[in-house]
Amino acid sequence: MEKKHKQVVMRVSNQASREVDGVGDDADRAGNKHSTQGNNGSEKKVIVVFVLGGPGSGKGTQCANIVKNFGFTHLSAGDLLRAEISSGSENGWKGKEAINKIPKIEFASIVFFSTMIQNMIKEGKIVPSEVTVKLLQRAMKESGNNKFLIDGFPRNEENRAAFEEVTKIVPEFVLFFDCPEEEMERRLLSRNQGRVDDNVETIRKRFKVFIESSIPVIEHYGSKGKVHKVNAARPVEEVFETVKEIFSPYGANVYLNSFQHLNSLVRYPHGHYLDLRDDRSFRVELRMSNESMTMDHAVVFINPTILWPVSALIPQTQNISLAAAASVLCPNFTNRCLQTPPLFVLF
Ligand SMILES: Nc1ncnc2c1ncn2[C@@H]1O[C@H](COP(=O)(O)OP(=O)(O)O)[C@@H](O)[C@H]1O
Ligand SMILES: O=c1ccn([C@@H]2O[C@H](COP(=O)(O)OP(=O)(O)O)[C@@H](O)[C@H]2O)c(=O)[nH]1
Repeated sequence: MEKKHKQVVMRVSNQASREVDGVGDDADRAGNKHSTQGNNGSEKKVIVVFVLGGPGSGKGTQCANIVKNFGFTHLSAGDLLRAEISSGSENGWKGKEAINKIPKIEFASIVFFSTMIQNMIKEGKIVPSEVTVKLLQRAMKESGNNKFLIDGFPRNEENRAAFEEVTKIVPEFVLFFDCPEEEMERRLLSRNQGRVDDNVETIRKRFKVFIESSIPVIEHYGSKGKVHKVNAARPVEEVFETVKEIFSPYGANVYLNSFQHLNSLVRYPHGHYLDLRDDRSFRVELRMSNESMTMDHAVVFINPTILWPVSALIPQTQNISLAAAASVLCPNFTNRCLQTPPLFVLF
């Protein structure tokens, strides 16, 4: 769990903050009133996919794959809550000097909220919507992206109504991972992420809450024809094959065999993959298909005349995927490449 948790915290603190303004878009298929500013000043539709399924059905695992392949930002409501608990306890344990700087009432509420969230998670209970919706809204704003996977939320009807009411966002669809309890229990007991709720007693409570409170949410969206049910009781790769088909209309990445192909993509931009800033510059995201590469999430400014230093850093045999999305700055790279003004910007 630690790993997932840290990822979310990094996203929140490092990514460029661009407002997700509530500007209307009546033509929006999902009826969303939200949009976000594109690089060329154009409004982009906000796409939200709710990823639901019982505890241990593989939501987080599949979301990580979707992020890599389709440029969505993954927001796990559970991870955001756990991050909130640890930021609360950090505030609480930084020592007297730090405590004194926080106004008393604020300090009491920080401690109160983190303790309350922690207790609810330990009991497998659903945290009040005001807390979760606020955390999700903040993370969406800070991500700078317009495509979100909201994992493990909404967990009940109250969550669902509050999210739609506060954000005015209606999900594009719901991805529902269907898995038998015995399989989910087996997975959770070997998840090994040190979570306070991955013990038999709490797991059983979470199953009960899922059936009583979360299934009605899935049924609600099912009645609107918005649910994609996926058999999650299969190996990760097989599940992802099904997931890929569902996401294919939402910006499948282009896989290139060699960096040279980037030139032709830049000259003949495809709407999904290259985001036109003006007649000279483009913004795209570059990700290595190999997870271990440090280039993942690097922001790179490239002038075609200095393309070679960048291509030299990318093994020609690697597949490279492109998707329009925001990412995290990689200062060494930018300093080096910015010696010449960028003709286009490669994320
Ligand atoms: N299809 C699968 N088959 C076997 N194990 C899986 C599968 N998907 C995920 N897991 C494992 O099960 C555990 C729970 O998965 P996770 O993605 O954290 O579930 P969730 O986010 O739904 O609680 C993790 O240890 C993960 O590695
Ligand atoms: O929207 C949410 C998401 C999570 N939780 C709490 O966080 C726990 C863990 O949720 P997560 O989605 O991280 O894990 P899962 O149970 O799906 O593996 C839940 O049991 C709830 O107590 C919550 O209250 N509201």
